Amino acid sequence: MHNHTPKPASAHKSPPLKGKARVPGDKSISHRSFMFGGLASGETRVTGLLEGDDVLATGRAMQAMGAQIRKEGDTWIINGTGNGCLLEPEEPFDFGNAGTGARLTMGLVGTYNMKTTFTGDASLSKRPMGRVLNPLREMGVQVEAADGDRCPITLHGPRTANPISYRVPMASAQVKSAVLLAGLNTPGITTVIEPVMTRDHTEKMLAGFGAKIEIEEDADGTRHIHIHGQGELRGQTIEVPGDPSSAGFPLVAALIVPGSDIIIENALMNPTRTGLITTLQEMGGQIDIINMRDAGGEDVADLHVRASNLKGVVVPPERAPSMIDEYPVLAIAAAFAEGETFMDGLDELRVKESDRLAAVARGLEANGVECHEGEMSLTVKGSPGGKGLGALSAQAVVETHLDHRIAMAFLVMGMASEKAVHIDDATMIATSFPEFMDLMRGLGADIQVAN
Ligand SMILES: O=C(O)C1=C[C@@H](OP(=O)(O)O)[C@@H](O)[C@H](O)C1
Ligand SMILES: C=C(OP(=O)(O)O)C(=O)O
Repeated sequence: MHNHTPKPASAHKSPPLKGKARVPGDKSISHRSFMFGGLASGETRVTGLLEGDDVLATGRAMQAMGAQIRKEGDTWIINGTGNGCLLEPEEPFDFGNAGTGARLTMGLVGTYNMKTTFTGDASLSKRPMGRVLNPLREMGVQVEAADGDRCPITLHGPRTANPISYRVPMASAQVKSAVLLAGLNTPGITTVIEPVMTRDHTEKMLAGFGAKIEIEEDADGTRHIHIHGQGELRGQTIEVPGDPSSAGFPLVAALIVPGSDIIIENALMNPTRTGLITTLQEMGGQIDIINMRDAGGEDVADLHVRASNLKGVVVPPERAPSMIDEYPVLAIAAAFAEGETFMDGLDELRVKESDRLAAVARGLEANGVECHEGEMSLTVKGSPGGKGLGALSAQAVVETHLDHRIAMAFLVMGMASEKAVHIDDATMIATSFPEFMDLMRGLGADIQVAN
């Protein structure tokens, strides 16, 4: 996968999108299902797991540390080691393209008195890991890392880790989670202070597995999360809801392709993940949230989406954590809206699989969209109906920089723009949404991938 041959792809103006689609399982919950199931004692059964490359890499890492994982029919069955009982892996971990897998596993294993090495692809090797390594160092972990705390990274855990109280300096569920997971194998209470709430899957799922975890919230919304170390975790039954970040692609496609009318089934509606829906509704998007129900402690719903005349909005910076992975596809919606859309508070976009702020701005420019890339903001001027949009020349190919969300967002753009949109590589889509092409074509999208 690391030296893969790129597969260029193009999307063309498509007929109205129609029908029902079920997006694959949530990536965040799927990673955590393998991790916590692999750690807990007894059996964990998981249905709806995302079988994307990122999540499968996490499964292999847990197997390398003693977890038993197998699949029977649609159910993944995991027999974990028991908390505190992970084994030293014989080989370096290869996390491929996955920031979540690498960072959460660093936390999970860092406090074990053993040696672990983390590697990944060219994208992962550029991403900052100091944000996770710094709290681990405070807990007693010794780190060997390439310049600037990038992968490959080797961790040497202490004999006994030191519980800390750590204030997360940026809005990051990965950093919060890494420290909480490190606390699982640390005596006493480890505390994470989270000034801005991010996705809360780690807290919710750890409580479900029987960890002793307490959360206090200050008047200003700052959360203090306390995890009691060295407790027992017990296997669970998990039903993974559909990924709202993946749902964003058919959702925006149906809003911008004229005449579309689709239903997206089983999307996770956890309030820490619904910022895109809120924003698109403010833009005038016709999105009805139907059949809201509880699935294993999480809200899920179906989304009825109809093509809409969108208008530009100001997206407040405090909304960023609840839609952090959705800005690329929101920028595409903005390209079809009347007027300007201003998105702010986007500094974290610079350290994703690519510098997403720059990648989106370059891709929009290559396809005739007027936009302005600020230090941590993006302004997009829309062209209702997609008039004049699409590849400006035969050379206008969107560079995806090993980033699945850039690839999918620009394919969505091509479904509604006047001219086709071309991307340089569709391979990375398999990290989070292997069914993307089939699902979109099933709704009527005209996408072509080079052989
Ligand atoms: O905890 C998680 O599962 C994730 C947290 C977010 O990353 P950050 O913590 O870096 O914001 C998000 O972008 C990523 O796709 C998944
Ligand atoms: C940022 C993402 O994932 P990760 O950090 O796990 O690579 C994403 O899926 O958009």
